[in-house]
Amino acid sequence: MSTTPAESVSAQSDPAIVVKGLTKIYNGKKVVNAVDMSVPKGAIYGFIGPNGSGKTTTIRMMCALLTPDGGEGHTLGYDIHKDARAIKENVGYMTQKFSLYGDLTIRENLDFMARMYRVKNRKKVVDETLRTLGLEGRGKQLAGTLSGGWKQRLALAACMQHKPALLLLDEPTAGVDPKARRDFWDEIRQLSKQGVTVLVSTHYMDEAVQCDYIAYIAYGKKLIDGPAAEIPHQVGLTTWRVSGPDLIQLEDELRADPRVEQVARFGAQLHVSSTDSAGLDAVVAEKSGENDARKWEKKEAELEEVFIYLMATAADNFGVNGGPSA
Ligand SMILES: Nc1ncnc2c1ncn2[C@@H]1O[C@H](COP(=O)(O)OP(=O)(O)OP(=O)(O)O)[C@@H](O)[C@H]1O
Repeated sequence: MSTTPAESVSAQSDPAIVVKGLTKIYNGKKVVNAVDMSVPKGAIYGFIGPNGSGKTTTIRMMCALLTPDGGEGHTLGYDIHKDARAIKENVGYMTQKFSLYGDLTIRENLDFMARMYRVKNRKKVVDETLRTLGLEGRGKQLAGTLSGGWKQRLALAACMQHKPALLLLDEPTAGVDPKARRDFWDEIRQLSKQGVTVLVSTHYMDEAVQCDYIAYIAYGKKLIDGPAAEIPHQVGLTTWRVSGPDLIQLEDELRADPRVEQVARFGAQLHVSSTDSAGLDAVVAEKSGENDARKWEKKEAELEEVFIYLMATAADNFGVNGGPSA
């Protein structure tokens, strides 16, 4: 028998999503490979990983749009194998490409989505959505004529009309400019404050650092997860920050040194990182002896450096030789 949401909600500590051993096989290849994940209620949970690593496939299994080939789980207390319909009705799902119809008006799009989610009092709800978006006078405008940022805001508002407790956002701001991305995230924070759980896949560092929890997936396998503040420690990256003269030349030298895994520029500083802590300390000892005018400072790696490291160390996961998941 499937679990009812009432049973699930009665235990406040129950996660919004919990999956175990989630697996999807395409053409004999495990594109999602035994993924365990637990998304706490009310959290903003960031799902990061290179292109083709399995994020979309995982999200689609969590919202019951795809049937897993292995594993089990519950979303909002509903069984992902048995309760597909209930999950679809109670979750808001936004895909990475603008998912509405460019040749329908803004109002028609909102109305269509409200119908899909079986919203009651549709006209009233659509009017309210238009008002909240500040688009009251523009209901008859074709959605395709909106800017990228506005399209994403419209798509988000459309999938919130049935007031879901859980939002699944698959790269919702891909290709959207940084200002529009910040506005979009302000809305996500507002929704989170209202108690909505948000699972969001992203390629952007400025989005990853806004998340309360992070999971990192590569070649279909979840490699790391936990509270965002604990991720740097899990990765074990040591970072030195250096400022001062001749940073361009120093950057080239550091990049050529095998003991250094990453050099990233943050304003007038270089952040130099490696999982080989002793090796990196030795490099710094050599370099700081050469030029006293530079200031070197050892700091625990932060999520920014770790994000760059993770995304750089796994190349795109597409292709026939797509890594160790088969
Ligand atoms: N319907 C399908 N049939 C066959 N292979 C598929 C199908 N859907 C996805 N794949 C493959 O599964 C792997 C994971 O794809 P998925 O879209 O889940 O990755 P992703 O991390 O979301 O990537 P991106 O960030 O580019 O969207 C890829 O190698 C992809 O080519």
